[in-house]
Amino acid sequence: MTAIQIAPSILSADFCNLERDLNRIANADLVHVDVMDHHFVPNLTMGEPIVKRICEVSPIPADVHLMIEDPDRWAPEFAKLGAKSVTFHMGATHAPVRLARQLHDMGCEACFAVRPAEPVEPIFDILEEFDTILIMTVEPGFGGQKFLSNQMDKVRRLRDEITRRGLKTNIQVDGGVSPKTAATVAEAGANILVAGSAVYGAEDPAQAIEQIREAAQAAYRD
Ligand SMILES: O=C(CO)[C@H](O)[C@H](O)COP(=O)(O)O
Ligand SMILES: [Fe+2]
Repeated sequence: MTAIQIAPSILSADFCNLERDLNRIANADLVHVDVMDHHFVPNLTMGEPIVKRICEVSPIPADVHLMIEDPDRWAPEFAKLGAKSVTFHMGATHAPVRLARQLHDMGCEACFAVRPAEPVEPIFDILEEFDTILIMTVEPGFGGQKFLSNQMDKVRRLRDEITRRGLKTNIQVDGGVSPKTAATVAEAGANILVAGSAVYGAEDPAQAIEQIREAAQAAYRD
C-alpha cells in the first residue's frame, strides 16, 4: 500500500525563525520549499543561500518547488544543494525530459507541475521520466488560497493512467490542503499532500500534520 506523505510548506513559517519552525514539523515526510522569482509568479520568496541552509539543518528531506522562469538553467543548482526532489513547471521548462534526466543523474528526484488551467494529458507520453507529478490546487504564487476542487478530475485521470500502466509515480497536490480537504485529494488519488497555512496556522503544527495524514490515509485508494 502506498504511504501517504505530508509535506508542510515553509512559505507559511516565520522566516525569522526558520530553524525553530523546521523542528516543529519533524513528524512530516518532506519539507516543501517554495522558490518564487517575481516573474513566473507575482511573488518573490527565497533562493539558493536559504535553500542551502534549509537542506543543512532540516531533520527531513527538502522538496523544492520552483516557480521560476528558466528552470532548465536553475533546477540543477538546487539539486546540488541536496534537495531530495526538485519540481519545475510545465509552463516554464523548455526540455522537461532532458531536465528530469539531468536531475536523476545528480541523484535528485524530478517532479513536473501543472497549473490549474493546464491539462495533464500532454505529460502521459513522458510519465516514466518523473518520480512525481504535481497538480496545483491553487494558482501558484501565494499561500493561504482557497482549494480548487475542480482539479480533482485531473488527479483521477492521472491516477487511472498511472495504475493502468503499472507505474509507481507519485501524485502531489499543493494549495489549500487542510484536514478538511485531505480526504478529497486522497480519494482522488493524490499521495503527497503539501500544506502550508493549515500546518503553520495551527496551534500545534505537528498535530495538524497528523490530522491531515489520518484523513488522507483513510480515504486513499491504492
Ligand atoms: O506552491 C505554493 C503556492 O504557490 C504553496 O506550496 C502552497 O500555496 C501552500 O500553501 P497553502 O497550503 O497555504 O495553500
Ligand atoms: Fe508549493
